Amino acid sequence: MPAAAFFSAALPPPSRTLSRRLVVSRAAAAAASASASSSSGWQGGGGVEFQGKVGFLGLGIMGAPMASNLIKAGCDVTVWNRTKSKCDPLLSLGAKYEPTPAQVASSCDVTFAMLADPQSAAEVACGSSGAAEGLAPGKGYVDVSTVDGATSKLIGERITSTGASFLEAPVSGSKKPAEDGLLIFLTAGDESLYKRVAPLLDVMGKSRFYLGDVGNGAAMKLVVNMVMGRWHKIIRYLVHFKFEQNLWMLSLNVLVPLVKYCSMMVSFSEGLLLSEKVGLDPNTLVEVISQGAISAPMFSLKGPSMVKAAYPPAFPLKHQQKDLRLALALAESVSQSIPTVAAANELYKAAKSLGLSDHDFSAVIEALKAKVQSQSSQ
Ligand SMILES: NC(=O)C1=CN([C@@H]2O[C@H](COP(=O)(O)OP(=O)(O)OC[C@H]3O[C@@H](n4cnc5c(N)ncnc54)[C@H](OP(=O)(O)O)[C@@H]3O)[C@@H](O)[C@H]2O)C=CC1
Ligand SMILES: O=CCCC(=O)O
Repeated sequence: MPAAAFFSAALPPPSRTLSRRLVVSRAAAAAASASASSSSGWQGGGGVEFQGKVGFLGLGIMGAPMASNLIKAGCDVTVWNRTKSKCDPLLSLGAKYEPTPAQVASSCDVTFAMLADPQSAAEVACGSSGAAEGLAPGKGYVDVSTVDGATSKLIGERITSTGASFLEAPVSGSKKPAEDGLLIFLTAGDESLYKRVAPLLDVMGKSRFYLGDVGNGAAMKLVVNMVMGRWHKIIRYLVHFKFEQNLWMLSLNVLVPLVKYCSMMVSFSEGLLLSEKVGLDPNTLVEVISQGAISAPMFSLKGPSMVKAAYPPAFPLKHQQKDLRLALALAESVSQSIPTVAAANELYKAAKSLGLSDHDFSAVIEALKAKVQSQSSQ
């Protein structure tokens, strides 16, 4: 398989639901709304253009600051949380309270949910006294929790069975971006609801992506977190390594950048391939990652050409693999196990055996593609 054809041909035809993706940054949204007539809707005290009352279910680490930002922007917010005491700080900011998700949904025009996991998201949306019981045509439900696509579709089906609209909108960004209103929304589902709640998303976040059918937002979030999860693991390992071996200078100057870049590239490659395989646009993944906590110049620099399977040499793959080999020997000399690096090294070796030694080290993605192909032909 010629490398250049892989992203478009080697994998099974993905569902191309993302061709209508829409990306909006808060700066762009602000510019658009400044130039547009401001007569089209109610403006909250902070200038938020949204017609209606907003519900918020789930006031944990993420939900509380998100709801708080909506209140501070002047929105009329009603909250609910399983542990009621977590509502108190929001009530003192001016929020109203309802005792069940159903009552919140019934008293509000649009309800957001930020729950822990698939089980709690489904329970709060679809369970007894859940939001669905209070929904009706004209209302909207926006689930910003991180769940799998199947759960999101189940929730969406239950919500839309009431005549209400559904949007999944998991977020990239953690506690601080939530507090600062700098989250990244990965939305999918009802596009008119997306447009309706856009002013609210712009209060809570710095950018929003509309990715098509329900399931695509969940998938994008999981791929981003998969790349991030590996990256965090590598950082944890490096910190441990430096302390354990007292190799501060050596590891700081040589090993850390080396291991960092080779391992980043491998987890990034895995993310690009997985995104394509589940029907997402890998270019969107590059864009989302470049805005989030693991943003790094390398991803935005190499990502677009990797998607095109082009690897003009900047740092030749053979040198990267040689350095990994030397780093493994260094670790061995102090009896230190470096399993993530050993695994990455195997991939770079496989890429060399594919004749990619003189290509850029980002060509390591070709070794992953070869693995995917050999697995799918078994
Ligand atoms: N923290 C982070 O950095 C990020 C988290 N996320 C995602 O956001 C979501 C929320 O995360 P976060 O705020 O950190 O988590 P928290 O654990 O702080 O909050 C979880 C929320 O879910 C509620 N909850 C849990 N189980 C149930 C249940 N069975 N019924 C009703 N409510 C329930 C909790 O209620 P109670 O207070 O009663 O326990 C709480 O409101 C998760 O899906 C997470 O993956 C996304 C991006 C970043
Ligand atoms: O889901 C958690 C993601 C954390 C982040 O995006 O920084």
